[in-house]
Amino acid sequence: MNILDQIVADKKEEVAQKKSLYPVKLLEQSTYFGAQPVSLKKYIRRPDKVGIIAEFKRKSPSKGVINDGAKVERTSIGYMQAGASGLSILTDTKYFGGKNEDLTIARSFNFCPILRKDFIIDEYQIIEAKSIGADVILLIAACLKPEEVKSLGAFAKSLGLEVLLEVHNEKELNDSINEHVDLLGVNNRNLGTFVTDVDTSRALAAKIPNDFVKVSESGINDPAVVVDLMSHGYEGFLIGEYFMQKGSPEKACSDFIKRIKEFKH
Ligand SMILES: O=P(O)(O)OC[C@@H](O)[C@@H](O)c1c[nH]c2ccccc12
Repeated sequence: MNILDQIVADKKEEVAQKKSLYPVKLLEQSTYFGAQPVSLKKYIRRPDKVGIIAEFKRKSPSKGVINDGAKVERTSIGYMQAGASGLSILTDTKYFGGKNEDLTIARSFNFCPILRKDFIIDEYQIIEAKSIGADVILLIAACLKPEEVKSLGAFAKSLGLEVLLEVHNEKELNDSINEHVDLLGVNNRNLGTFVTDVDTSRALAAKIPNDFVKVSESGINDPAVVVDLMSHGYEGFLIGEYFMQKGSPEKACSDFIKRIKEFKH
C-alpha cells in the first residue's frame, strides 16, 4: 500500500470515530459555523499581494519533523504581516503533526482566508472545517473518485466554502474538474513517491481552463521560480517546508515575498 492509501485508510477510521464523539449538531453550534468566509480567490488577486499561501506544517511523511517548536499564533500572524495572501493549516495529526485547534487559533488571530489542509473524504469533515473557522477546503483528486470530488465540492459550496482541487497530472485534471471548483492546484509532489518537480506545474498550466485560479503547490523554494510560474499563468503558490524549516518561518516568508516584489520591478 502506498502512503496516500495508508493515510486515507486511517482517515476513514478517524472520521468514523469522530462522527460518534462529536455529532454534526454539536459542530453546527460553533460560532465559526455562522461566520462569513473570507475568499482566497479574492485575496490571491489583490494587487498589493503576490499570491503566497503560507503553510503551517510541523512534520510530513516525507521529511519527518520539520519544525516542532513553531507556535501557530506567532507564525500565522507573522506570515500575514509578511504579506501572504492566505494561510494553509495542516489539521491531520498522525502524519503531519497538526490539529483542529491550530486552525482555530490561526482563525482567532487573523482576518484572512484559511485553507484547511487535510484529507477530505466525507461531508462530515467539511462541516467540521467550517466549524473550526476554515474558508477553503482541499479536495485531492488522487484520493477521490471524480463523482466524489463533485458531490463534496457541491456540499462545500452550499456551506459557503471555497474549493481548492488538487491534481498531479492531466488525467486527474480532466476527470475531476467540475463547476464547484474555485481554485485548481497542481501538486508538484507525487503523493505516492514524494518526489517534487516544479515542471509538473509548467506542463499542466496550459491545460487548465482560465476560469480557475491556478495554484502551484509544493517544492517551491526560490522566488525566481515563483516569478517564472507567474509567466505560465499561476497566481497562487502554496509553500510550507521552505518556510517551516527555518528558525523563523515568518521571517523566511517576509524575505521571500520581498524578493518576488524586487523581481517584478
Ligand atoms: O512543504 P511544501 O513542499 O512547500 O508543500 C506545501 C504543500 O503543497 C504540501 O504540504 C501539500 C500539498 N498537498 C498536500 C496534501 C496533503 C498534505 C500536504 C500537502
